[in-house]
This record gives sequence, structure tokens and C-alpha cells, in this order.
Amino acid sequence: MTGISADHLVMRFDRFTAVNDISFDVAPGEFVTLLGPSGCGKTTLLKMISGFLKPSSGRIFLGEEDVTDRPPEARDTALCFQSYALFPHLSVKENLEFGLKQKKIPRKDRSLRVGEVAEKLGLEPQLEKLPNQLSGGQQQRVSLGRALVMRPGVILFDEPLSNLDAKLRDQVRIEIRRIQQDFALTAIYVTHDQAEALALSDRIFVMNAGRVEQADTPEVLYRKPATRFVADFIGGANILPAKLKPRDGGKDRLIDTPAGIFSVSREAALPEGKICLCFRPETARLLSGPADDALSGTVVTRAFQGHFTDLIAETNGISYRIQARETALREGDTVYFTVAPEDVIILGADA
Ligand SMILES: Nc1ncnc2c1ncn2[C@@H]1O[C@H](COP(=O)(O)OP(=O)(O)OP(=O)(O)O)[C@@H](O)[C@H]1O
Repeated sequence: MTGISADHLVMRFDRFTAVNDISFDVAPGEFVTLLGPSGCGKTTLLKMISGFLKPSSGRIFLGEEDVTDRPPEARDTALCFQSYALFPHLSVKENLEFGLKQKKIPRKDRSLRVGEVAEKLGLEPQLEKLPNQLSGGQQQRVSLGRALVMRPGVILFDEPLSNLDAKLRDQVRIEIRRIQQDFALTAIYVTHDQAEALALSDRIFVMNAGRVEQADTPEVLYRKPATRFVADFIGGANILPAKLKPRDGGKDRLIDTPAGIFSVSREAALPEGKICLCFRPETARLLSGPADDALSGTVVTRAFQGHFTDLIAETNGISYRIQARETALREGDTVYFTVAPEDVIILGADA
């Protein structure tokens, strides 16, 4: 297994900096997702790792080896991307074999590898078909298979599921994770779909404007986002302007927001300067009526979602989302709720 390290990577296109001083270590066998909005530099970073782009400055290591100046074919990486890029005139088997032939792998070894990968991916019945005789999911699998037969130490994915419908996306996503583990591959996966990132990754690098804002496990990113951008990008977050109440001698700190006064544990670190308060919609606990420490708002919209009901409520012109397990509340009703101090996240307002 091969780890990946980046040391102060920068990519400039003329005067525009697409990747701005990124350093990281990915452990052997780790599954890391690059997540961020369109244009934040995900694909550029992936292309530098695979060798299709040479960084303006900085170094890339695969294992112990500095590969910065090596072309893609001399790196232990394989790339799998969205437009399946299969050769239309070659059968599935020939498509799978293509890279192996180019690498002059002997015939016997080629059929062994193709057989193994076809079996793992359930492609054996399709081997003689042409790509246009396959479904989108099958084509994506061939594309994945083509990368896997090369037995790379590192596999790189660029939005591999974006051409698939929602159901198939779920299936292939599970397959990708299983295959990555079965083949003990180190994986870097690019997406702007946060649900995909949360479900797949050991760690997610949340990118914004050419930088990594936070690199952490999905759980930490969700529960302890380091910046407002991360809180907003990962999961639904209610973000409210906030001020620390000056006279708060009790067990918890009191935070004043337009939606009411929240408590946050004294242990929670408070950033310098202006702050904002964040809570996740599902952490609001509904009360049956007014209570001492209750927050309240007017229900503006209600949307039944099956296993929960989404309420958009408003207080003093600020709206926020609450996810209720079960509720009879309707538009115009008053919702009373609390958020436990440990579920309240305080962030710098400017970050
Ligand atoms: N060859 C290039 N020349 C000039 N600018 C480029 C080039 N390649 C990328 N860029 C710019 O660099 C920025 C990052 O592009 P990149 O493709 O890495 O974004 P991304 O995060 O992968 O976005 P998306 O999710 O839309 O694919 C964008 O603003 C893009 O316009």
C-alpha cells in the first residue's frame, strides 16, 4: 500500500491561483475525499497527484518517492472519472485489457487480471459486449475495472458517479468502497456531493478557494466544524449572528441571537472577535409548550419527509430549520424547542 504526501502545492494558471499552498498526508489504505464547491480546485489537485498537471511549486510523494517530475504513466496511480471514456469499438474485455497491453503485460497475466477484476465487479457476463450495449452503471464499472486491472497503489476518482441516477449512485458507491478495501488501495475521491463524501470517506478534505479549510473524519466535520464555511457546506446548518451575553455567571455561557438565548458549555473554546452560532436541524428538541429556557418561533413551512418533518421557523426575521421526528405543528403555529449546550457550535463570524 502506498501513502500520498503533498508539500506546499501551488498551481497557478497565469495570475489565477487554483491551488494555494496545500500540504497533507494520506495514509496507506486510506479513503480521502476532496469536497468543495465548483471551482475550488479539487480536480486541479487530483491532476497534480496523477501527473496530468505539473505544480507551479511544491512536491508530491507517493510512498517515499518524490514523483513531482514524473509523467502519469510512471506513477503508481490510476484514474477513474465520470465520462466513462471507454473505447466504443472495443469489447468490455478489450477495454479492460487496453492499459495492460500498453504496459506490455504478457497475455496470460492479462487474462488472469481481467478475469479477477471482472469477477469482483460482476462483469463476467458482459465481457464480449460493446460499451453501447451496457447500462450506465455497467459502463461505470468497466471504467473502474480498467483502473483496477493496473493494480495501482493509489486510485483517483473524479466525480465517478455523476452520470448515474440516484439509485445506481448508491449501489456503485457501496461497490467502490468495497473494492477499495478488498484491493487495499489508497484512494482520493473528488466530489461536490456532501452525502457521497460523508458515506464513503475515512477523511474528508473540505476545500474552499484553492485551500483545504478542514481535513477530518466525517463525524468530526459534522459535529465540530472549524469554520462557518465547513459548517454550512457539510450537513444542513442553521447559522445565526450571535453575541456572548456579558453577565453570565451560571454553569453554561449564554449566547444571544435573534432567535433567542442559547446556552453553550463553558468548556467550548470561543473564537476571538465576532461570533456566530450554529446548530443542526435535528438537534432541536421540540417542547409541547412554553418553558423557562425554551426558544420559540413561528412555523413558516412544513414538509413531511417520511421519517421526519422539516419545519422552517422564524423568529425576529431570522429563519432556521428544525427536523422533527413527529409533530402536528402547522404553518402559523408557534414552535417551542431547546438545543442542548453540547449541540451548540460557536464559530468565528468572519472565517
Ligand atoms: N487549464 C486551466 N487554465 C486556467 N484556469 C483553470 C484551468 N484549469 C482549471 N482552472 C481554474 O481553476 C479553478 C479550479 O478548477 P478545478 O477544475 O480544479 O475546480 P473543481 O473544484 O474541480 O470544480 P468542479 O467541481 O466544477 O469540477 C477554476 O476556477 C478553473 O476555472
